[in-house]
Amino acid sequence: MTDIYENLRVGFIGAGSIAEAMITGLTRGKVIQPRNIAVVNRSNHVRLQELEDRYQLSRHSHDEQAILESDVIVLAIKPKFAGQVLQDWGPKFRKNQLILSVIAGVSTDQIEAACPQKVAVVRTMPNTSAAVGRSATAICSGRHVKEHDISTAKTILEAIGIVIEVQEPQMDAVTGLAGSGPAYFYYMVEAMQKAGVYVGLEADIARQLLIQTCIGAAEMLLHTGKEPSRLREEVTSEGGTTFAGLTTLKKFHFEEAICEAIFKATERSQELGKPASDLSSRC
Ligand SMILES: NC(=O)C1=CN([C@@H]2O[C@H](COP(=O)(O)OP(=O)(O)OC[C@H]3O[C@@H](n4cnc5c(N)ncnc54)[C@H](OP(=O)(O)O)[C@@H]3O)[C@@H](O)[C@H]2O)C=CC1
Ligand SMILES: O=C(O)[C@@H]1CCC=N1
Repeated sequence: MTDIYENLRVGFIGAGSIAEAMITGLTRGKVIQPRNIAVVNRSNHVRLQELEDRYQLSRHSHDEQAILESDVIVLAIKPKFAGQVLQDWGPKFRKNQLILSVIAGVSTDQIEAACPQKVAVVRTMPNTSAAVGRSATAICSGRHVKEHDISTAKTILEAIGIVIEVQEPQMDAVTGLAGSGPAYFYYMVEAMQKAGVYVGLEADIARQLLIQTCIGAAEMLLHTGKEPSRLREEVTSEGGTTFAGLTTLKKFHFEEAICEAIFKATERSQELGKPASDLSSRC
């Protein structure tokens, strides 16, 4: 671990929200030395300066050379830029580098195809709870990945939450479920907060109650080991308030709506990964 902290160099191509969440986890958790972190973006120099100041990165952290000398290169750009970035950078990646991609939908095959050298590619799907060290991250391996690459990938990603290994065909489902997942919860909380106001609470009080309700429910799931259905039943008295609320959710096809949302998000992730020849046509 000390060896990794002192010596491992990590370069980010893309300086957006996921890159920053990872830099936060790596520096706060003392996994990687700030001086060993490099980060570049397309054009937003103010953003790079902000990251340099906030995380005490080196003044050379935004040089192309600093990225190319990194042991691990994190691809943290939107899918629509993947084609261009891989075309520009892929030929420069070296055989002993680990490429860690967080790009939704883009497969290890597609990344490998853009790299003439046999680079190790680990595809990952974190979520934005990475910013508070609570990401649910899945990873899968490309064809040149060795055990030590997986171990390095896990060390980096465990700085931002839990890491689960899956097979690559499952990555789109992971994206639809857990990558996008926080947004579904926020949407639910938005709706509940509005409802709280509608039934007579001040927005601020509704918000406080809801945040604690979410934390409490998540902790119950984590610590009791009980199925969510059992925990739901424990809240629900026959003919009581919860029963009235849940019956209404059923009437409005709550379960079908959630299932369809995750299905559509998964399908979208599959679309983002096609066609292999034209990565630049994505949104
Ligand atoms: N946000 C999320 O919840 C999650 C996102 N992801 C995936 O992570 C990836 C990044 O998402 P996110 O951080 O939200 O995106 P952001 O839009 O916040 O950041 C994208 C970054 O990519 C940079 N960029 C664009 N083009 C280039 C280029 N040619 N060379 C170098 N850098 C470039 C941008 O630079 P500039 O500002 O200068 O244009 C920007 O810094 C996406 O593929 C997404 O699918 C995965 C899991 C969760
Ligand atoms: O919405 C998106 O495409 C990205 C991938 C998962 C979360 N955000």
